[in-house]
Amino acid sequence: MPLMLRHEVSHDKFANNPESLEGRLLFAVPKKGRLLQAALNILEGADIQFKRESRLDIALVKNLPIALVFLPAADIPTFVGEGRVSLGITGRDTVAEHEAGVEASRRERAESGDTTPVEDDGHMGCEEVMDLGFGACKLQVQVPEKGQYVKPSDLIGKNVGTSFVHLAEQYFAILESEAELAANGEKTSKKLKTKIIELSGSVEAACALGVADGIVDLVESGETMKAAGLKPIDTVVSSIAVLIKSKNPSNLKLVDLIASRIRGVITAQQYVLCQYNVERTKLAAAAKITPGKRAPTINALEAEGWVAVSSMVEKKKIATVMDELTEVGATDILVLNIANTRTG
Ligand SMILES: Nc1ncnc2c1ncn2[C@@H]1O[C@H](COP(=O)(O)OP(=O)(O)OP(=O)(O)O)[C@@H](O)[C@H]1O
Ligand SMILES: O=P(O)(O)OC[C@H]1O[C@H](OP(=O)(O)OP(=O)(O)O)[C@H](O)[C@@H]1O
Repeated sequence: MPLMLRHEVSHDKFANNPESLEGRLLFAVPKKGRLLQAALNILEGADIQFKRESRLDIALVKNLPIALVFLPAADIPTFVGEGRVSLGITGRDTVAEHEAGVEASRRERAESGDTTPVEDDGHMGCEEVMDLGFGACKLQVQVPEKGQYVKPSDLIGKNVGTSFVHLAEQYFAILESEAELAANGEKTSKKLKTKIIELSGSVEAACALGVADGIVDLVESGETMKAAGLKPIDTVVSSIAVLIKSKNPSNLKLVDLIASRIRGVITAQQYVLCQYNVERTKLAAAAKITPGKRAPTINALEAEGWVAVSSMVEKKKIATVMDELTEVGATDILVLNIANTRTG
């Protein structure tokens, strides 16, 4: 059965020709927001060629049997977790939120006496394939800087605003259970005392406007929370963009091929190639500084007693590495960008 998306049904060429998706692996990409551009860069680096027509949520890939599906980042774990889409790029936070939601509804079902097997809710689950090295942020508990709340347990029984309701519920359930255990030696109440208020955006405004006593929201630079007069008191989840796959992808070989290409692009983005000359007597010290991914490549130089070394170095460490190489006597140090890689 071909996947039917909103735009597809209403007014595009796939509505007349849904077979065009047949045999294609579906790959979900954030349709907007902070992860979109970096995700597109990765697809380009992996030579996944497509043309996204305006208002279309699906783009056929020209050079591989893949169709890209553009979806809100927060919905991608649902599509992948239910196996509707084989691969996806999204934030680890959205995966954690989705999994927490599945867990909560399974628990509710079990508590209501429903004995149907848990997996009968259609959620097979998503597997994280790799971290993509962008979109780093933290889901944090934030409270007014000059308020009465200083630690997370101060918010028990209070109002907490968030877009991540399931993670927030899970977080406060653990906090409440720990507090009860500490006070009574046992956990007595099942119901969450803390009121989790679902907000879809601008969560940082909730405290100032009296809707919430604290919030659970994403933080990157911290500028938004600072400007809103809030301070972090705990981290619920640390997030980064990830490639996820369904437990039952439509074409495992193609999934592995795409994962391998993407891994190559990520490595190329994170590493540079460092080349230098060094006297053989100082090679051991220099090689310690640039051990490479497996080992440095060493070539003899025409100059007696000298060798040329080339080695992959993490981009963020290159300045320090160059300083240290100079200190041990390396010369002619060159640093080259890597266009793409396929490493072990
Ligand atoms: N300030 C941030 N810095 C870095 N990454 C972020 C930040 N905010 C969000 N993200 C990451 O990007 C993902 C998508 O967030 P983004 O706000 O771009 O989504 P969106 O689809 O535009 O949703 P919304 O319309 O709710 O803002 C988040 O789940 C998180 O992983
Ligand atoms: O720590 P910072 O770098 O300041 O980033 C944090 C802000 O970014 C996100 O919001 P976004 O801009 O996506 O808008 P939203 O509040 O409407 O979700 C998040 O919800 C914070 O508000």
